[in-house]
Amino acid sequence: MRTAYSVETVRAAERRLMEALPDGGLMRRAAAGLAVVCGEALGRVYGARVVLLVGSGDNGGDALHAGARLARRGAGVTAVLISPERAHAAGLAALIAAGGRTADVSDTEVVRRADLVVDGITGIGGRGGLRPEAVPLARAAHQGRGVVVAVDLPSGVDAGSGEVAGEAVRADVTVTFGAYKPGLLIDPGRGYAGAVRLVDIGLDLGVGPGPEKDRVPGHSDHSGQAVTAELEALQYADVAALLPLPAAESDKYRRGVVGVAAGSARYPGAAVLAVAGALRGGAGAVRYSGHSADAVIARYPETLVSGGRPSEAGRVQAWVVGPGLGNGTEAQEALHDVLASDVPVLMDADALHLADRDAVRGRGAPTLLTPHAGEAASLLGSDRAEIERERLAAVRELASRYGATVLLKGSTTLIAAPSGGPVRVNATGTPWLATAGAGDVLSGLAGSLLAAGLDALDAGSAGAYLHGLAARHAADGAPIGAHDVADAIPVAWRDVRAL
Ligand SMILES: NC(=O)C1=CN([C@@H]2O[C@H](COP(=O)(O)OP(=O)(O)OC[C@H]3O[C@@H](n4cnc5c(N)ncnc54)[C@H](O)[C@@H]3O)[C@@H](O)[C@H]2O)[C@@H](O)CC1
Ligand SMILES: [K+]
Repeated sequence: MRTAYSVETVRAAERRLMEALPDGGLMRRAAAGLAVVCGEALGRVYGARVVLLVGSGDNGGDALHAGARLARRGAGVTAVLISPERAHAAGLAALIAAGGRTADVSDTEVVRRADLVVDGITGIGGRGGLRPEAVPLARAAHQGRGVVVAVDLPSGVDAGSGEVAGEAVRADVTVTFGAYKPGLLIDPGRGYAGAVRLVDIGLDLGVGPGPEKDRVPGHSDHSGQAVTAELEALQYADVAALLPLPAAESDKYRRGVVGVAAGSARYPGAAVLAVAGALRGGAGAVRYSGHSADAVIARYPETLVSGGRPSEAGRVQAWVVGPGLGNGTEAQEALHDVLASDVPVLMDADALHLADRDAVRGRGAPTLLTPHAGEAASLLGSDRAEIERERLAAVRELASRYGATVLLKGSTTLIAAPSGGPVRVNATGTPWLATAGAGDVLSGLAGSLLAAGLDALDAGSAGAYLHGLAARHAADGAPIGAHDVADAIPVAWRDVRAL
């Protein structure tokens, strides 16, 4: 499990550690780790041209101290000071003592010519995007020939949310200290960070180093307060541990039956794709209820189909409702039946348009909503661009308003539980996944995991992980259709289990 902590949590841990260390000790640790990564990025430090973009806080201090280390190893180091009078004094003194020099903020040419640009404009203290005087430097770093290494996070990216207001530094590598910050794992910020390297500076966030301990939210820090991660990103081993496996005594009913209420005369394909996902998600059988039974059975003869209402379809352990359902009376009746059931329900697409908030909130069994940004915007009464900018806040707000687990689809998919706690982030997706019907496959897949017994947060996050990985396997650099994603789910499953 990869975890990210809020800026407040990181700052509190830094304060505790700083009290135990000599003055400036923590920054020296950070700078030493940063210099090592810079050296690796350069290959040969001696004779390299290094430019530091230095803001007015400790982020600039890290850059200056690392620059001093590189200068002592023979690099030619130039610091572009954005506010010379407010530059970190000890860091600047160390750089000058090591033979470094300074340049004016207008000198974009020196940035363009550098072999390595170190972005120390702002870190976790940055607010409101890059200031105008820093924008030409960020552009020059991007257009220039050198490798761009961001200190702690790319300047212009909001550490807590990943929001980018205006422009931000585009890094090849980000060296982050002590803990991942949410903005490094959530788009759009994630897209600016490049490869993220975590440098251990000895921060104690109140959680143990092992993945098992990381899993348990609400550990105590030394002040006795609970420390909860903001974000969790499942890794291969975490997903492998969640995947339901049949035991010797399993029969199809014990493995779980997933019901799919989807499709309509107009959109039979959505039903076929949801069933395609459901068949590969770990449930022992798929029951289909709706008006696309012929299309479903033609493609997947193993499906148990019925043309009546979901309440007449027979027992299931979870329902998937919505893809291609339409919005007529029959769609409303199907949704009503499913929501009235006492099993977990995954709602997607048309079910989200038809959803009545009180009906969802009033359910006794868990509900998982799977909107994309546009659907999330209509559920929240905001606009799509706002959701895209503030994905973390949006997914939390939706989960709390609907009393449901919410999976917000996107290039980084986020999954939030109604009870709060860490939000799961999934980054296995690929731009090739932006194809019609891919969401229908995900709804079937995650619904099948629900039927197999995973809770809504695990079903959503393991489903998103497998779905993204399946798309990568299927695409392999070429366009794909949603049915290709469904067909590749077993490959992703084997990949996760390292079979
Ligand atoms: N606190 C610590 O002990 C440690 C902090 N470290 C570094 O310190 C950073 C945090 O330092 P600070 O709290 O000084 O904050 P930052 O250096 O991130 O930025 C704050 C400074 O930038 C200015 N600023 C804010 N928004 C800006 C914007 N949009 N454009 C330009 N300037 C802006 C502020 O006026 C302030 O002077 C971390 O990200 C990390 O790099 C590391 O050295 C590790 C140890
Ligand atoms: K930075």
